[in-house]
Amino acid sequence: AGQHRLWPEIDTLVKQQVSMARLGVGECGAGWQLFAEDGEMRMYRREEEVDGMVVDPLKAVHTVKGITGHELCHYFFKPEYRYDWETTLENMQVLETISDDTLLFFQTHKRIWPASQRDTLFWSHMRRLPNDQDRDGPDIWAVVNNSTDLASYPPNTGKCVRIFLTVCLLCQTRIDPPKDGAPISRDNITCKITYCSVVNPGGWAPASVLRAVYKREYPKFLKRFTAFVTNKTKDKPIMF
Ligand SMILES: CCCCCc1ccc(-c2ccc(S(=O)(=O)CCO)cc2)cc1/C=C\c1ccccn1
Repeated sequence: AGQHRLWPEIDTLVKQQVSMARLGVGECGAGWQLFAEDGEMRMYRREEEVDGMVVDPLKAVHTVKGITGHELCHYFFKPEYRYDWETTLENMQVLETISDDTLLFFQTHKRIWPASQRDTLFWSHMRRLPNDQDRDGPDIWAVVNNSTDLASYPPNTGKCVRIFLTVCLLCQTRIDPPKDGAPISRDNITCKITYCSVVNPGGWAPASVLRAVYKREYPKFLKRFTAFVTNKTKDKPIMF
């Protein structure tokens, strides 16, 4: 996988995003405000603007029983499942299969009134990471999505405004083996999820609209996505 033109950028960004995601909310800079809570899910955002546009970084943490980090990243990364959980998706194309763990996506999202419709062009990379803190602890899996350019898909030429995003889904599986030495079942596994995203909406969109969209859509997205994976995996062998 070393030879692809994007490889250096991917490798650098994945390492940077993973180390950021592993920091607790308290550690990675002040100013995180809790804006949504639902059971184990906590969603934080920082209010930031770039050139007068809202680019609020978002950080969500969640704990889900019965699925592994590998499973969560698998269903997040693979294109064939995306329409099942990404409700704001209008169209998705895989423009390039860079390698078996790296894809190039072009997506148009449904228009959110009163802003104009958005599209996004990003590479997506899935990776298992050694758990350097806890040697015999379970591995960590991550998917990083990052906007990129492609000469054949110039931004803002059609009906959509191009958005620019960096997203990191980081998952760590905890296994509590049964006392009686029985084989590990889904009752013995828990997945700790950290989802970080920074979205630059591209063209202008009212700050109030953007913040309302994120406040409404992100909790919905994480709940729907984790419920989808739980349902998809419940009768399947555990993918560690
Ligand atoms: C005026 C509205 C501008 C914002 C529109 C928008 C921007 C970005 C994105 C988005 C969010 C997550 C990803 S991903 O994590 O990579 C998964 C693959 O699809 C990619 C794109 C969506 C949406 C539109 C709605 C919206 C906003 C949050 C959450 C969910 N939907």
